[in-house]
Amino acid sequence: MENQQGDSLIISDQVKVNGNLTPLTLTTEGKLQWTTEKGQHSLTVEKEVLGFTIQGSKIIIKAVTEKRDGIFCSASAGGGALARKDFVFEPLSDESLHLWCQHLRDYINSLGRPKRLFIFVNPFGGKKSALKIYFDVVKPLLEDADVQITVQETKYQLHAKEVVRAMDLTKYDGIVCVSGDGILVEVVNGLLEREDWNAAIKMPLGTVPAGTGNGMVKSTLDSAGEPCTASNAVVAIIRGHKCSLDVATILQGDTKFFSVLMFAWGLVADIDIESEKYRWMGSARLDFYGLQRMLCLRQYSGRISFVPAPGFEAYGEPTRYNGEFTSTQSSINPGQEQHVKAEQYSYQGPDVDLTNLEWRTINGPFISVWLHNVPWGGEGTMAAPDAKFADGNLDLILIKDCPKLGLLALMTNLSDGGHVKSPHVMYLKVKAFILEPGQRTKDPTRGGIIDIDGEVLARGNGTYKHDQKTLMTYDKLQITMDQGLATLFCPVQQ
Ligand SMILES: Nc1ncnc2c1ncn2[C@@H]1O[C@H](COP(=O)(O)OP(=O)(O)OP(=O)(O)O)[C@@H](O)[C@H]1O
Repeated sequence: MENQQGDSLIISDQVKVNGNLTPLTLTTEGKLQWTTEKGQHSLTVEKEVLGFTIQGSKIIIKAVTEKRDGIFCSASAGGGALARKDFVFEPLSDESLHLWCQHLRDYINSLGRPKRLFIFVNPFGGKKSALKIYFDVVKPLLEDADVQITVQETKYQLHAKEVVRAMDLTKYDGIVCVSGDGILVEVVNGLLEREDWNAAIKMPLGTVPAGTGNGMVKSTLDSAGEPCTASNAVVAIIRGHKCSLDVATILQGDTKFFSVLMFAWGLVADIDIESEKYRWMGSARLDFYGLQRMLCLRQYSGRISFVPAPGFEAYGEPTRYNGEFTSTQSSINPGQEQHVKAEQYSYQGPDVDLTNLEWRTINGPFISVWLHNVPWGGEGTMAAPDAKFADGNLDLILIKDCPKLGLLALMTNLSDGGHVKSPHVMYLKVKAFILEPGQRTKDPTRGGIIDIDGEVLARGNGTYKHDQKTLMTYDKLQITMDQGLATLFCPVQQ
């Protein structure tokens, strides 16, 4: 049997809607269609239906619709913020009710959606609103979709990483972070520090924006033309589409860190980290302190080396590989054996012979060195407009020299990615990267800050909070890429 559009029907029957009889159909394309006095209606199950419940003789379809200027419209077109909406149908017999439930359940089950999610909520991220977002938005949507939830509030820094390292991953179909990018990065590092990292890192990951920096979720939603709202992020997770994500390994001696978002040294790192002293200003702190930094502009001596992606070979001068080899064995004290053994089985970074690649180099001074894995660094910062999730490259945004006014204009273009067109910016893609960070040119007693995914990776002498311990030292480090190693929930199949 077919409907008027020629789609085959799974089930078609008379039901009551608001007490009126109407034919209700479910097609093999997943369209649920009915008519009321207001005209023809339809829901695309894949995009708009989260689940359903039964109340007496009624089926309540739990759906989402787009809310634009306070008006509800179909969510299948895309582009608007999503809101929950129920649709009530009353089949005319128990047999019909039973058949409808069976067909709807079978159709939803065929979509491969996650059924069990582990959720981190960071009550301290951003405006400290993650718990409210969880209870107001995340939980109701996941309950509508009949997803089993296990929730863990993060209690301290690196708590999420600790939990992920020890978690039984067979119990979950995905890990969700109601937080900023910081918790997502902890989760990635936790997965890669496991002995079973190879399988563990395939666990689909999602974020619901609740931090200061929500660059990853902004990047995934924006790639599908969707706004960066908590409800859109949760619905994307419920729909269960996935995409691959490059993972960068930062290596210095025996110390490793895995990054999925960005790496900064110079202007961007200084603004990001030093503006923390103005945290009370909210996100305005970045603009306020950014202006201050541009007026008293710093330049840093140093050197970068990189393997350009195809098409970007003209940047810099040829050089030989001068980086760090991945550590395998180092001297082990007897007491350290257990720890080292576990470390040896964890992910060691991509297996590439860096010595045989065509390296290029650029000498300082530099104003800003910024590497990006995905387009958005935060909800208002399109740092790398050409960045792709899984191309095996990092986008390098480099400023060596620039007049202050030019820099101001350039920073105001960050919201739409226009800054990369400036003649003062070099914008290229690299496959591997080495940073040799130096001192400020006008004050060689002071170094800079190395920022990884919004956290301090290393601090030079005389920098903001330079007495605080950091994972790495302010010295040479290397970055290599593993193409598509991690998996993200994303709004559309990629
Ligand atoms: N209970 C807690 N108390 C203090 N810090 C925490 C807690 N839970 C997690 N953290 C830390 O909070 C940091 C920020 O996490 P999150 O990803 O939510 O937000 P962000 O946008 O990256 O950062 P922020 O909003 O702090 O600028 C992470 O480094 C994490 O380790």
